[in-house]
Amino acid sequence: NAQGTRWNKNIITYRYLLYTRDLPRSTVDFLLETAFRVWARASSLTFVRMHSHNADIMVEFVTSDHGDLYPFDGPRGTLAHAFGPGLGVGGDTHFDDDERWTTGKTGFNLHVVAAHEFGHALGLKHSRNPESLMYPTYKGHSNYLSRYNWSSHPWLSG
Ligand SMILES: COc1ccc(S(=O)(=O)[C@H](CC(=O)O)C(F)F)cc1
Ligand SMILES: [Zn+2]
Ligand SMILES: [Zn+2]
Repeated sequence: NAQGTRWNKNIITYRYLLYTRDLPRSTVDFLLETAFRVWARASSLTFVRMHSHNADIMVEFVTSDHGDLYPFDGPRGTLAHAFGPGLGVGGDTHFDDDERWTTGKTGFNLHVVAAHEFGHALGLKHSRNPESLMYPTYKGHSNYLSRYNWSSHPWLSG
């Protein structure tokens, strides 16, 4: 249940501005696209990728002070943040590139964190249900990580 602000349209655009060096671009694209797909399946939303101009959800990997009022904090601690729906910075999603972004169970799993952040970008707040993608803490997602069939993507079991 989306609380607070919501997008007032069903087609949401997104654009990748800055990538991490931790993973190949194609892997980052796959992990982020599948994170968007989680929400597309759970809603009537359609996500359209842009390669130029301004998109609703601008995605970037940045460190420390990166131009908004919420500087990142180096390794661990805050992993990422996303602004709720709205114009301008609304929907924008930032990942802390001082984290080690991975595809599997080591480091921080980019798919799980992205799915959580995109939930915030859609206006969702945290859930107290440990089964929920919107559960507040990363380690609370260990069951999601263990349940996810990483072997179905052999190259994803990094
Ligand atoms: C499972 O996905 C996440 C869990 C925890 C975080 S976080 O530890 O970076 C959290 C930010 C958030 O809840 O999105 C913290 F308050 F900064 C990000 C993604
Ligand atoms: Zn930011
Ligand atoms: Zn959160």
